Amino acid sequence: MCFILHSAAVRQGIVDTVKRALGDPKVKSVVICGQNGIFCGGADIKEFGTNMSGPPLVPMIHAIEAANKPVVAAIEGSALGGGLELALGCHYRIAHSKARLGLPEVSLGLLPAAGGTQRLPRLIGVPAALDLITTGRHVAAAEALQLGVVDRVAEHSTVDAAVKFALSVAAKPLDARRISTYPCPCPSDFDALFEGAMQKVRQNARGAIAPVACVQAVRAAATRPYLQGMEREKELMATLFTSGQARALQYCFFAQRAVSKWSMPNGARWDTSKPRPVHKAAVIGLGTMGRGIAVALAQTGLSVVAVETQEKQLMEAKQAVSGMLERGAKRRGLTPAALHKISYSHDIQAVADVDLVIEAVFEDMALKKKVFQQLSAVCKPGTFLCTNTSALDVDHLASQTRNPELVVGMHFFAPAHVMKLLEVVYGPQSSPQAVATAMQLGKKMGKVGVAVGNCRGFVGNRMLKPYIEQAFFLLEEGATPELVDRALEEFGFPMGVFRMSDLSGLDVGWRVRKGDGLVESGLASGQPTRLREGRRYSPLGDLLCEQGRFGQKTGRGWYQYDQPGSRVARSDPWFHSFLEEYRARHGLVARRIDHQEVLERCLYALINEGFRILEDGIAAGPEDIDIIYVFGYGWPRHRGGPMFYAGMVGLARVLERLEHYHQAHPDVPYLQPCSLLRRLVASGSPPVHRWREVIKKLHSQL
Ligand SMILES: CC/C=C/CC(=O)SCCNC(=O)CCNC(=O)[C@H](O)C(C)(C)COP(=O)(O)OP(=O)(O)OC[C@H]1O[C@@H](n2cnc3c(N)ncnc32)[C@H](O)[C@@H]1OP(=O)(O)O
Repeated sequence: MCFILHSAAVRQGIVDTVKRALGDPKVKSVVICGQNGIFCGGADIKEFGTNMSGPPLVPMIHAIEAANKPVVAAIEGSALGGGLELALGCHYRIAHSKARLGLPEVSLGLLPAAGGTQRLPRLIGVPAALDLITTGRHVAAAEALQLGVVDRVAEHSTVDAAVKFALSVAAKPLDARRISTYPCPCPSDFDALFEGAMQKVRQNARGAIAPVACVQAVRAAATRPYLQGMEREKELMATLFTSGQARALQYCFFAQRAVSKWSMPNGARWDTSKPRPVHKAAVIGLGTMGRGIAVALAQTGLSVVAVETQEKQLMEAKQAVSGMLERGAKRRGLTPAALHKISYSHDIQAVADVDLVIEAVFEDMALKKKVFQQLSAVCKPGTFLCTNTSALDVDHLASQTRNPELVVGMHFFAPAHVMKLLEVVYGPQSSPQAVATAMQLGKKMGKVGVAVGNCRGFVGNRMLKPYIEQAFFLLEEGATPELVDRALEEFGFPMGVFRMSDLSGLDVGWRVRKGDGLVESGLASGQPTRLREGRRYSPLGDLLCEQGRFGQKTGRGWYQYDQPGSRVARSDPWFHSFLEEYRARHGLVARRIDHQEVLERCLYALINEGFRILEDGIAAGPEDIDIIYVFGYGWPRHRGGPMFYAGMVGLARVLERLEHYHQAHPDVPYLQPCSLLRRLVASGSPPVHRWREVIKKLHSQL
């Protein structure tokens, strides 16, 4: 019997075939396997929102477990979610050594509700089951064997091994093989265990409800008889199944896959653009970003040339990169083979024969221009030239080279060997092959690549600007960094805007604002103005920087720290009196600001810019923006990303609140609702997956 995902037809197939096999006296035992080397990836997620037809999973698994002939699961490829629950209903499990098993329902906002929360703890004990169910992590066959999830691991044909095994156990009694009849092994420190698990889950979940429900369900397995535990599992699942969080998480699952199917406004697409193989790559500039990129490249198995012109920096970088590779290999239980993949040089000529270069020098246009001119002269014909700029004009850099079609942005996020997001930035001259190659390389590096157009800040940083601006204005109007951060952290961000600013360094934005001519000199002594070119401007960040308050690295920023480099932010009385004086100097009267206003002002301003980005064609669709925010900016996944969230709040509501705030702050253009948002509301606020139609119509009319 073979199946991929258990849709209605597949479930019906299993029920019918197992029934036939059990009723046939010639059949002594049964082996369940999958098709095309995959046991089962679980339920079809697309079925969830629909009227689910076909036989339900729970009675089907019960019937298999109750069978009077041995049923063996032959697990190849994946046994995930309902697929693993089905295998747990079988009397024996044999997995191929390359198979992966797991209960990833929690990542879809659900719990394993086909008996997974009740059988797994009975089989492998409460602590291990809690780990697998609350994290949703997939385990390799070797770990599954060690945990006791599977009985055997096969190196060659799993089906052959399972058939042989099934015949060998045909006459054996099955009572001891039905997991639902096992007592749940109860640890002596039962209460402490569950309290600890709940605390850990609440801390990591940032407001997600599914992990909490998973702990509650496993607790039921440990405290109630099987059938009562199943009732509890069902009850908890009922709450999760229709929740907005489950919708958001399932949207993220598909959005993550949708962004790999990129398209450009000129019609170039992922499926018609062939990437060129990259065997050897180079990184130019070994500061923090360059080092992380070199590590990520080497870990893919590529040969890497790492160039840093300053001798001292080169020596330091060499040590740091080796350390990162060694630690990475140790964590994965491997030898650091990638160490030998990197060669270092202080001479840019060393990149002459590479297939692709990633420039990661200091964020300065003049410097980057010079590097691109050099690269264009030094590299062999056809080498792709990529820049890791976070905001600078990729087209302008391309224009410095002989072949602008080979230039794209590859915007990594710090630390580059850890963070999953990669913005691949194309300009009007970038060739589809350059985009395809950068996207493919990103995938090889384990990144989630999103192809975006070229504009100041691209997608992520462009949307961050109005968000940060609102946070500054809120301080002027009466809020504190603590209040703003608390509201955003309760929403689900790992860090609020001010704690994040202290971590990344206030000087970063200061340098950008200076470059844009926004910072007035001698602020501390004079009366800084709060308008730039007719727009409201807050000089608060500039004032702190003038005093050397750059955040964690100087021990002072929006908060205070025990010492420079320390990470624990403490409220700073100095800042509070500074803020009061500032308000008094500007005749600003502090008013009470609540969490709702913080969220509406910061998030709707960010979302509004997201609509502008869609209108400008910088992002192909809302999924691209959402994946950028979930993977690069800490947007809570269970809220689906900013554009999905706007849909959940209701586009009409977002529009109404933006109109309200723009009326109150007419000198803040970011609060002026963008025309795409108005148009979507006028078209009846279609669901997020239908926005592209409205955007396409808008573009065709321009
Ligand atoms: C009420 C009953 C509840 C039951 C509980 C469950 O079973 S919930 C579902 C639990 N299962 C999962 O969460 C598995 C999700 N899938 C994966 O982890 C991976 O897709 C995979 C199975 C490991 C395969 O990975 P691979 O990298 O090889 O492929 P893709 O991820 O790119 O997927 C290929 C296409 O298949 C689509 N898809 C995958 N899984 C599902 C699914 N469970 N339901 C619906 N569709 C699924 C995926 O979207 C890809 O589609 P494209 O159109 O090609 O983009």
